[in-house]
Amino acid sequence: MSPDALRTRIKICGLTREQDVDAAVEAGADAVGFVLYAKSPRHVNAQRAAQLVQCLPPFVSPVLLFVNEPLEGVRAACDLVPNALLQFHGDETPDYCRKATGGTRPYLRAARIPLDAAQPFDLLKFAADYPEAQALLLDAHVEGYGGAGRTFPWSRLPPSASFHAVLSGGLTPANVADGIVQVRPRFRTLAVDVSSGVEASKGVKDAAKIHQFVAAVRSADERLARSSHVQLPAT
Ligand SMILES: O=C(O)c1ccccc1N[C@@H]1O[C@H](COP(=O)(O)O)[C@@H](O)[C@H]1O
Repeated sequence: MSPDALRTRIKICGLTREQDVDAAVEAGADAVGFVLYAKSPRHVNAQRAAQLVQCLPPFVSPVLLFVNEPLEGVRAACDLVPNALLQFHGDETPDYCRKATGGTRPYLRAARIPLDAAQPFDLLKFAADYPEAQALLLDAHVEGYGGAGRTFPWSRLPPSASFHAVLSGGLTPANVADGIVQVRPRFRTLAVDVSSGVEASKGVKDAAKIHQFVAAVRSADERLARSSHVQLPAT
């Protein structure tokens, strides 16, 4: 299988309203995220997330995002949204992730890449520390943990890695195609995740921006698929 022929999966995160969930689904998102972090301007509690999940059709995955949540909070949220994929976006240790997921529920672990190139960060070592993670979510290291609309230098990523990755951090309809073209070849597969870049204001999504974002992802997929076709010499 050529990873260049794959369709990039898309997560729209930080949803707080039914109409935004509907807009993400109509645009073709594969996953929608709910921020269960009380300090976020996009915070929803687990009950509200469970209500919003009712809008989803089959094959669109709900993702519950946590930042340093006590284990009981994660477990209680999982009881309310049993089909959720979990996203740990704080300082969660491998042992915490194992306990929070019972070692079986799939999860994404956010790797927060320093913006300052002088600050070391070993993504391959980070990945080795979280062998059970379904994918690493690559985000900029920002104050407040995430959702800041900041990109990190994609050049900081290793040239080759064997795990699945989700590119995030400051993606927009204008830059996501370049991100995919630059970053996808380095990973086993690549998905993308966006919050700020498709908002009208914090916690309120803009349906037109969501559609533009999805269209930009599809254009990158087409570019990669075209470039992976073998050129036969003219006879
Ligand atoms: O959205 C938030 O408020 C948030 C708070 C704490 C941790 C993560 C958060 N969001 C996630 O951050 C990345 C990047 O978001 P953005 O596109 O740069 O706004 C993404 O995974 C969000 O889901």
